[in-house]
Amino acid sequence: MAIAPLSSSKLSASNSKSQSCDAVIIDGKQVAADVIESVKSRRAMADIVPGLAVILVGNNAASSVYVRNKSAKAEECGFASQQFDLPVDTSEQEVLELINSLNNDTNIHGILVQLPLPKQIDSHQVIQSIAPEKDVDGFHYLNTGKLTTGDTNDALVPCTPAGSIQLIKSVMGASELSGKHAVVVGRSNIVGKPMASLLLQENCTVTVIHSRTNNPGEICRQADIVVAAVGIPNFIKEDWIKQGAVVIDVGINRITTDEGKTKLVGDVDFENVRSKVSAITPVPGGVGPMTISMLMQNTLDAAIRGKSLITKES
Ligand SMILES: Nc1nc(=O)c2c([nH]1)NC[C@@H]1CN(c3ccc(C(=O)N[C@@H](CCC(=O)O)C(=O)O)cc3)C=[N+]21
Ligand SMILES: [Mg+2]
Repeated sequence: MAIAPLSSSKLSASNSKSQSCDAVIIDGKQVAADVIESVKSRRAMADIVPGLAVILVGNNAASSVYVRNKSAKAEECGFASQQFDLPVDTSEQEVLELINSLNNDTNIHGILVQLPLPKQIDSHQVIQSIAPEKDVDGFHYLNTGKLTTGDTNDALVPCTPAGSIQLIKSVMGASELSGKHAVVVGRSNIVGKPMASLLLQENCTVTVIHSRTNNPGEICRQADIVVAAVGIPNFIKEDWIKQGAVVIDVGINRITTDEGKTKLVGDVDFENVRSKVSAITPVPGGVGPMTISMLMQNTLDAAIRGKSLITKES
C-alpha cells in the first residue's frame, strides 16, 4: 500500500496539465444556501407546508447537534418540523409504532431516523418500515431500487451523495463529467453505493474501492474524480491523487489536536492534497451543509408529490 510520493517537479514534467497551485476550494455553504433559496421559493409557489419528522434515539452529542440543525433549517424553509427525542433504552417496537403513526399522518411528508441507533434496535427493520414516499433519507429498498435502475425522477435519493454530485457539478459541466473515471472510496449503503449509482447515471466510469481492495492507491491515482467516504482522518494522501483531480471529501471526523482542542476534519489530507487538485471540498463547509440542504429538497419533493397524488385521486 505504501507508494513513494512523486515529487511535484516530476509531476509537472510528466503531466501536460498545468500545475494547479490555485485549486478551487468548493464552497459547500454557498451551494447549500442556493439550494435552500430554491427550496424556499418552490415551497411558497406550491403553497404547501411540508412536514418533516426527525427521530432521535438516545443522547449521542454529535447526533443531537445534527438533528437540531436539521429541525432549524426545516423551520427556516417554512416547513413544519417535529422532533422526537426518545430515551436511549427505547425498544424497537416503540420506534416502529411511532413510524407507523407518522406514516399515517397526512401532515407529515418526510420521516428521518437519525443513525446510528442504539444496539437493541435493528436499523434495517426501522428503515424498511418507513413509507417509501416519506423516506427522505432514500434508504428504503424502493428508493435504492429506483436509484440503481436509473429511475431517478421519482426516487428519493440519499442526501449526502445527492449533495456531493451537486458539488461536482458546480465545477464540472455534465458533458465534462461524462466518461470521467470516478473512484469512490468506501462502500457503505449510505454514501458509497448510492454515490456510485449517481456517478454511473452521469456516465462516469466508476470504481468502488474499500478496505479489502488490493492496491487501492494505484487505483485511486487513476481517478479524475475522487469521493472519499471512509471515516478515517487523513486517509487519502497526496500520492493517491492524480494532478488536476476533483476531490469530494465526505468524511466528518472529530479529532483532538496536539493543543487538546477538538476539530472537524475529513478523510482527505487537505493541506497536502490541495496543491495537486483542480477542485476540492473543505471540511467543514463542504459536503456537510449540502446534506442538510438535500434533506430539505427531498422533503419538499415528497410533499409536492403527496399533494399531486391527493389532487389526482379526488
Ligand atoms: N438518518 C440519517 N441521515 C443522515 O443524513 C445522517 C444520519 N442519519 N446520521 C449522521 C450523519 C451525519 N450527517 C451530517 C449532516 C450535516 C453535517 C454538517 O452540516 N456538517 C457541517 C459542520 C457541522 C459541525 O460543525 O459539527 C460541515 O461539514 O460544515 C454533518 C453530518 C447526517 N447524517
Ligand atoms: Mg469500507
